[in-house]
This record gives sequence, structure tokens and C-alpha cells, in this order.
Amino acid sequence: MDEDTGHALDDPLRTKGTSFTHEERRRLGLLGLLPHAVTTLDEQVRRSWGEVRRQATDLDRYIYLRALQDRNERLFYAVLAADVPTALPLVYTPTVAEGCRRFSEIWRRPRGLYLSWPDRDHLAEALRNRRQREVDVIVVTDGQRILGIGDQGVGGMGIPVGKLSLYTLIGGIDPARTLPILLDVGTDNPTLLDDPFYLGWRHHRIDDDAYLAFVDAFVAAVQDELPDVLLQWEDFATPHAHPILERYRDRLLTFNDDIQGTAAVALGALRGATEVAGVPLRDQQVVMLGAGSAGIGVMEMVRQEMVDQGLSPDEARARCWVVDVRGLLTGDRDDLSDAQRAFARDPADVAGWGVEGLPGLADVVAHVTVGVLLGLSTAQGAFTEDIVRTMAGRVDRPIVFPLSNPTENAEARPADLDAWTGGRALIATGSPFPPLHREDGPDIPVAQCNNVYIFPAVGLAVTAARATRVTDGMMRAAAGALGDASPALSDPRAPLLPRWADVRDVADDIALAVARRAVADGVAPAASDEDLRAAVRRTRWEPTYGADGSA
Ligand SMILES: O=C([O-])CC(=O)C(=O)O
Ligand SMILES: [Mg+2]
Repeated sequence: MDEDTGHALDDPLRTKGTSFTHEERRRLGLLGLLPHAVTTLDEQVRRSWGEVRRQATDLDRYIYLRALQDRNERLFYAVLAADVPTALPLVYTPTVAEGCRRFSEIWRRPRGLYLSWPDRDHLAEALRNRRQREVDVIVVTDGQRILGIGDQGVGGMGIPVGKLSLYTLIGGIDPARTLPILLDVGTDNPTLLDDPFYLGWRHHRIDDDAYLAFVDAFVAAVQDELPDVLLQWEDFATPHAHPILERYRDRLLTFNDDIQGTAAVALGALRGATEVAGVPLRDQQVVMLGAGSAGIGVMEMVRQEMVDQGLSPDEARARCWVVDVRGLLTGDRDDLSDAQRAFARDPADVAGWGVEGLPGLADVVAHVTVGVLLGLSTAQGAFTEDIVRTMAGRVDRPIVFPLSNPTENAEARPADLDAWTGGRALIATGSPFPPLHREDGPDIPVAQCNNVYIFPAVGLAVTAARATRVTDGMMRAAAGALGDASPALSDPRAPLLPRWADVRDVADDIALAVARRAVADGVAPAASDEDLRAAVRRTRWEPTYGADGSA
């Protein structure tokens, strides 16, 4: 919003509410509009947390916090920063899933841009109508594969809004320079199509040719208006996610969070896990349940890491197993995309197992000494007691990551994994879970292996370093720096990923590693380490009130 238009009290980026001083109230024409007392930001934060706690449900807390964001952004971020571990599940996974499901019902105020198919000839006009002039980061979704809860149509907007609030909270991106976008190309969700309150374009999703042309027009409009922006693709359905990434990754500053962000955080968590297990990744057999964009993205990075650790591409491939709803990916299947086909096993590999049809997860675990079991399937409870006990019978420290979101979609609950393996399992989940209880010591937090460890830091890095592309090397640098920060490297009983209280400091370290790699890859202007460190520090926006009401 322009700084000199609108009323200081109503502009969420400028207002201080009851914290405007008496001098500011005179100068800005606010005299008489506020009760007498002048509060500090800290008092406002404490008052707001009281309000958050008083709400009856987490959805109510989400609604309260979103309304606060729309009213006073600096206060909103100060509130989140005051208690990151409590705030995160309220503004992000898992509560944001409910916020998306009930988006039309809980609608309050507009935020970001809705680019709808019926307006396809006016995308540039809509983009020019945005409230923020300069933009560092766009998060865009078409709402088709929201977390693990499927097609939410226009309700998917909850995700770009939530992700961008973490870009600011964790990555320090100025909230005035973030832009959430929803591409409304219809929905195939019958509940939404029948919902009288549904706020999106009430129509089935358009066909693929029209869809890809629309995405092309959108990207062209962004390139015209905001040529330097980071464009993050989020929660696209698998058949679109990979092709879109491949189409644009060499043409603009862009990445897909579900494919690349999820892969980087998983690789970071595997670093600590394999260290504690005492078996490097190159010596592990790795099984992924789920062959969607996220599952395949993780396996691509796992395979690359095995090659970096000294295996040939074929040797690495031989250690990777991917299972989807039908069963193991094998070369004789005709339903695989190119990205999935790269992980298809030779049917001869499993011919001796004596399994009718495609082997399932239980068959793979029964015939292979699996050390790492990953899930991005949205199949609740798919890591059964039998499967986990079989695995734990073969390896000393089974590494088990049920990564599907939100919480109810997880392939297993950490407490069950812990019980079935006698406390030997090394666990990370995608959504938050309660800590594991220990009789002989303090409770152990469960690492939340969520791309939130990665994307805010990537945004900070490319903004600070003025990068023009996101290379694979940069995502791997992010994974490496996150892995280096694993508390498990120094304490085998510690969680595999840093505590939320440390996540902003860790983001600085990740951002520096990514920025360095951007320079090395020739996609950012040459800069010394010292310059990059200073740029990261300079870029970081903090939720504080300036000396007056103007900034
Ligand atoms: O949003 C999250 O919590 C992680 C993510 O990208 C997804 O599940 O699609
Ligand atoms: Mg996502």
C-alpha cells in the first residue's frame, strides 16, 4: 500500500494501534481516536496471546491470528516471534488445512491476488492492481493438492498466505514485499461445487491444454511486471507439478516447494539420522511410500546424495524403492510419468519373491533390509506394526519418517513407532506431534521434517544475494546446512532437526550457504562471504515499531 495514502490507523503495515505516542497521534491526525494509554509492543504481544489462548478451538485461534495479520502486521509477527513453537501449528500445518477447507465460510478480508480463468485476458491488469509495489517473493497455488487433503479450489489461498507469513517470521522477508496468489481454474471437489457459500469460480477444472496456456500467460505477466521476483509453486497436483517446474526453472527465479523444499528438509533430517544409526546413506536401502511430486522429489535428492557419497548412478538406483497405491514402481508398468519411471525397478529384481502381481510395501520390507522408510503417501497408518517390526528386526536403528500432512494423514504415529521398536526408531514427521515420553530422562521432541526449515531461508538467500535462478546445487546446499545444524550430530538422543526456537538463526546459516552456492553457480553477482553475510543481515526485516507511524 502506498505510504502516503490511507489512514495511519487503518494501514496494517503502518499502524501501531494503541502504541502510537501522544506526539504521533497529534502529528498523524489520530488525536481522540484512541484511548488515552500508550502501550508498548511487548504489552500488545502479551495481550494478544491472552486473546489467542481464550479462543475455544485452534481454528478460532487461526481466525484470530489471521485477523490480527490483516489489522496490524508488525504486531502479528511480534506475536508469532514471541512463541514460535506454539504459533506455528496455528498459522501453518496442521490448522491451516482447516482454514483452507472452510475458507469461504470464515472469509474476512481479501489478501493477495485471485487470478481466475474467466479473467484470463486481463491477467496483467489484475497483477498491476496488487497492493504491494515491490515484491521479493510470490507463493502461488492452484489449490488442487492442498497438503494431503486434495482439491480445495479457491480455499487453497490459505497455503500461500500461510507460507508467506513464515517467509517473514523465519526468513525475515519484509511482509510488504510478499504476494500470495491463487490461480482459480475451477475445482473438481463436489462439496465445494455444491456449497452455496463457495467463493471461487464455480466450475470444474479446465482441461490440460487450456490450463497450461493459462499458467504460461500468468508467468508472462509476472515476468513483465516483476522480473526479479522469486516465484514459488505450491501444492500443485502431481501431473502438473513436475512439468511446470521443468518448463520454467531455467527461465526464471523459481522452485517448487513440495518437490525441492520437501526433498531438502528430508535430506537434512537424514543427515542426523544416518549419523546416529552409524550407517551412511550410501549403505542404506531406502523405501518411499508415495510417488507424488513430493515423494519423487525426495528420492531424486536421496539418489543424488548417494552418488555424492561415492556410488555410481546405477548403484544408487539399486538402493531406492518407491511404492505407490498400486504397489512397487516397476519397469513393466504403463502408468508412470517420466519422473516416476526413473525409480522403476526391473521386474527381475523381484521375480524371486513369489508375490502375485505388484509387490506392496510389506513385501518390500520382508525381502529387503530396509534401513530408511519414508512416507509421502497421505495414507494414514500405512506403516503398520507388522511392517515396522519386520524392519526393526533387521536393523539396529530403523529410520522411519511418516511425512504426510496434515497430522491425521501421517503414515504412523511417533509414539507407536517408538513402542514397536523399543525406542530404537529414529523418527521425523511432516506435521507436529507430541514429544516421546522417556522414563529415564526428559521427553524427546519429535523432529518436524517440514519444508518450513527450507523455503524461508531460500527466499532470504536469493533476495540478499540477488540471485536469478534456484539451482539444484542451491537446494542441496540448503539441505547440507540444515543437516549440519542437526542437534543429533552432537547428542544421539536429541531430535534430528533444530528446535523451533532456533529456527531463525538456522535460517541465516542456511541462507548464507545457499547464497554462496548461488554465486558459485554463477546465478548471483560475485560477492565475498563477508558481503553475503552482511546482505543477509541487511535483508532481514524485524517486527518492531519505528520511531514514528510512517515505517
Ligand atoms: O505445508 C506443509 O506443511 C508442507 C507442504 O508443503 C505440504 O504438505 O504440501
Ligand atoms: Mg506444500
